[in-house]
Amino acid sequence: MERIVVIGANHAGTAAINTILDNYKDKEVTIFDSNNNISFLGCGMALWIGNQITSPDGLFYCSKEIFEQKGAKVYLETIVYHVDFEKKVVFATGKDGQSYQQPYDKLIIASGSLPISPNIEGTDLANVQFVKLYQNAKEVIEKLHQSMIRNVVVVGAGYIGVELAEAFNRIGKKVTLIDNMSTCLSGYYDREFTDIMSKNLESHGIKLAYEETVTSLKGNGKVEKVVTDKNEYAADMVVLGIGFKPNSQLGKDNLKLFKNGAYLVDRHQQTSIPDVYAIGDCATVFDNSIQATNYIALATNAVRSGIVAAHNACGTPLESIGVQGSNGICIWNLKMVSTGISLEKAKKLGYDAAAADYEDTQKPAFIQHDNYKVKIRIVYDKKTRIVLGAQMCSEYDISMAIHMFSLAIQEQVTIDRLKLTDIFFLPHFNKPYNYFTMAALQAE
Ligand SMILES: Cc1cc2nc3c(=O)[nH]c(=O)nc-3n(C[C@H](O)[C@H](O)[C@H](O)COP(=O)(O)OP(=O)(O)OC[C@H]3O[C@@H](n4cnc5c(N)ncnc54)[C@H](O)[C@@H]3O)c2cc1C
Ligand SMILES: NC(=O)C1=CN([C@@H]2O[C@H](COP(=O)(O)OP(=O)(O)OC[C@H]3O[C@@H](n4cnc5c(N)ncnc54)[C@H](O)[C@@H]3O)[C@@H](O)[C@H]2O)C=CC1
Repeated sequence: MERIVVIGANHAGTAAINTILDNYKDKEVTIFDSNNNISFLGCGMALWIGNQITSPDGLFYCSKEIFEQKGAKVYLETIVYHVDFEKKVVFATGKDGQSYQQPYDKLIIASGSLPISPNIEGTDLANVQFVKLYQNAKEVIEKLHQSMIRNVVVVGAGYIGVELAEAFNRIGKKVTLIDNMSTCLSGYYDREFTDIMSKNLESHGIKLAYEETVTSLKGNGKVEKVVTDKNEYAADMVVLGIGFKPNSQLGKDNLKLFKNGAYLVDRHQQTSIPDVYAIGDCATVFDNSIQATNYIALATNAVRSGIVAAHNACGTPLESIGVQGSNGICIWNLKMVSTGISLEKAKKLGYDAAAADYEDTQKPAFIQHDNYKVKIRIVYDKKTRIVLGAQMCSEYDISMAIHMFSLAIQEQVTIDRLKLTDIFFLPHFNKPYNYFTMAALQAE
């Protein structure tokens, strides 16, 4: 029986494992994960901290028992500390001291990512929190319940930072949100959009401290103050959300790496060594918006890459179709979604890019309920006319609309083709001159 070993059983690993166990009954699957739980949806963390859900129970969608019922051998709280890529053996140690030497025919590495820790004084003080694992969220919540935490400083105004700033504000904390860039969510949207999010955050009482670099965290055992190059902020808790780095410790000396240290994989998720696959946050993706290899840490990418690797490892050739980094966020009622690259990013990358913008209400004026303003931007390459990105925001749930642009980027559609794309009309939903069409028609 062919032996497949999977290292890491969170989103990427779980997708790969389920694909193998559900479709290929003739494989012997062995799973190692250093954590005591699997498939925790980090996206639920802010909802849990902000009391928008009452319990974390629904934030898990798989378990050791499910894998075991399907026939896998599962070792949780067991860390893989070495892989012999020549002899094809995985070495692991359990929390109970048990050692394992597991040979494999095919290896799938799904070791994920680690939160980036800033290289500053004070990160070891109590109440300085990372927010990645279920245990991290639990610890934050326990601390919020137990002690007098009034001032929370969130460092990093990316997706984690903005979501958590809302969550802490919802439970009555005084929140300061710091980023070294001049706006929030700068990796995903242009300023015209991020300004709307900043206004939203400020209108709920969150203090924004952009273009400030944290130089140290001060305190006496517990954190008390965040010092930046411009200011000081009182802090009973500090949350660090300044991005992820790939966790490629196990293969860094043997497998080819991307510039940020992620395992470099091909369209089959295969690494530079045959029979070794890497998936999810520890691996690269093919980014259709820039037509190049990239690193985009998202659960959606993790799941798809897991499915691709599983089929290839089991002998069914399957190529990844690439990704666009499609993403979304909802802060109070403000929904923002984007795919591909922003205009600013496109210009930085050297594209002769332009934006086609439009603003309208979702539905005709005679519809007086649930009829919100929508803002849309389509970014395109002026030379090739190909769509490079799209951004939308509204209080209306426009989230599903971004998928059309995701597909457009995947298929390298030009902005001119979008001008005449068939878009249905019904006043309950939209307008006959739909804002997609109208935005595309603005293209130079
Ligand atoms: C707060 C938060 C909110 C998020 N919200 C969203 C969202 O809304 N949408 C979205 O798409 N993405 C979101 N993400 C990102 C998403 O969670 C990650 O992209 C996703 O977890 C990647 O999955 P993964 O399985 O590749 O890696 P990971 O989740 O990092 O899992 C890696 C696994 O490998 C195990 N492991 C690592 N090394 C070893 C070893 N040596 N031995 C044994 N086991 C090992 C770890 O224990 C872990 O279980 C969010 C992340 C956070 C933190
Ligand atoms: N809604 C969603 O889809 C969510 C997705 N995620 C994903 O999880 C991953 C990690 O999320 P984040 O940590 O929020 O990363 P991120 O990349 O979204 O944001 C990091 C932020 O930190 C800032 N930053 C970097 N270094 C800094 C420093 N030294 N001081 C101050 N600010 C600094 C950056 O300017 C950026 O705004 C991302 O890939 C993200 O897309 C996370 C939460 C929700």
